Amino acid sequence: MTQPSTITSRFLSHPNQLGVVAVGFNGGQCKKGVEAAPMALIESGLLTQLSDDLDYEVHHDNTVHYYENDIPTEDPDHRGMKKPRAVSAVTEKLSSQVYNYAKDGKFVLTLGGDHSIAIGTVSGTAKAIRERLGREMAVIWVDAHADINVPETSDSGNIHGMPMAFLTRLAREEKKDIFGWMQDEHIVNTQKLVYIGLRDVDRGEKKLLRENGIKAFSMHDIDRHGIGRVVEMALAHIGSDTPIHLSFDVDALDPQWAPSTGTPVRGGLTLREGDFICEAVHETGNLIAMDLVEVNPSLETKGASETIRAGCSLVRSALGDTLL
Ligand SMILES: NC(=[NH2+])NCCC[C@H](N)C(=O)O
Ligand SMILES: [Mn+2]
Ligand SMILES: [Mn+2]
Repeated sequence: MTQPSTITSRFLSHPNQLGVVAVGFNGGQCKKGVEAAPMALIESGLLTQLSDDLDYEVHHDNTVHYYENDIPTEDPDHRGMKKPRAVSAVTEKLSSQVYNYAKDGKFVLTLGGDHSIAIGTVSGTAKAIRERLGREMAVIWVDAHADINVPETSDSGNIHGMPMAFLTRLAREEKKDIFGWMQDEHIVNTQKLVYIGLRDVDRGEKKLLRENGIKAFSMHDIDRHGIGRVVEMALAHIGSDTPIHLSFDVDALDPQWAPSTGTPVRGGLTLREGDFICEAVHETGNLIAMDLVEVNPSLETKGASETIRAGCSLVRSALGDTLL
């Protein structure tokens, strides 16, 4: 029934080739279970759907990466950050995995894992796009949270609440083994970042968003304008000639649709609104990568299969399913 997507991708040399990275990492927050998401998503048939129904050529090493050998045994807190060396080591490795797919002009799909892994995914695509096209890419961050705490503004110390701070250099760390690997080529311009779905933003984060003029559409904006208009405004901010990395935290969805996640917040997107964002971004022809993160099948286990199903739907939508 499903036809392969006819949207041409302006910034991919192989629009039908998909590089998939499965990241079983949970060290950016404190709840176990999020490392099991990639396996659960794959077992529910996601990759088969992408190849059989949507006609993508899926490149995957058939491995969920847990990065056991990269995770240091000694990892004391630093500037209040929990497990800083583990997150740094894993994201450094992930960054080059993502880069290797993106430099060939493949679409990169990363299945997390907690949202700290975006330090790896976004830095990897940003570097590849700079090298391949000499351009800065944009990031659309769909989330209940802004994940832009600097270590000093974070109440939790969980690095999954900080990835955008390191990716924009609002937070910086010189230590080689704590994100010291990040170079200029890995960085995202604050003017090329857009949020959709925010509803639980920390005090310090609000200040950072305001002071840096970062574009953000909250649930309030979606209630006021409707999802169609909000996505239109988000895309207009980015401009039609910019490659897009979509980082989708499943907690952007209302817990009714995605209960199994570490930091659920009520009053979120419906599954249709989430799918619509993904479809509309796909339709631009500018999407070059997507992350799906924070699915935790061991929380609210009665809703786990529902959450996994929602996650699969978001990914399929971003890859051109559900468009006629
Ligand atoms: N990726 C996420 N679910 N992040 C939640 C972050 C929550 C809170 N703002 C913190 O910094 O700890
Ligand atoms: Mn979130
Ligand atoms: Mn997040």
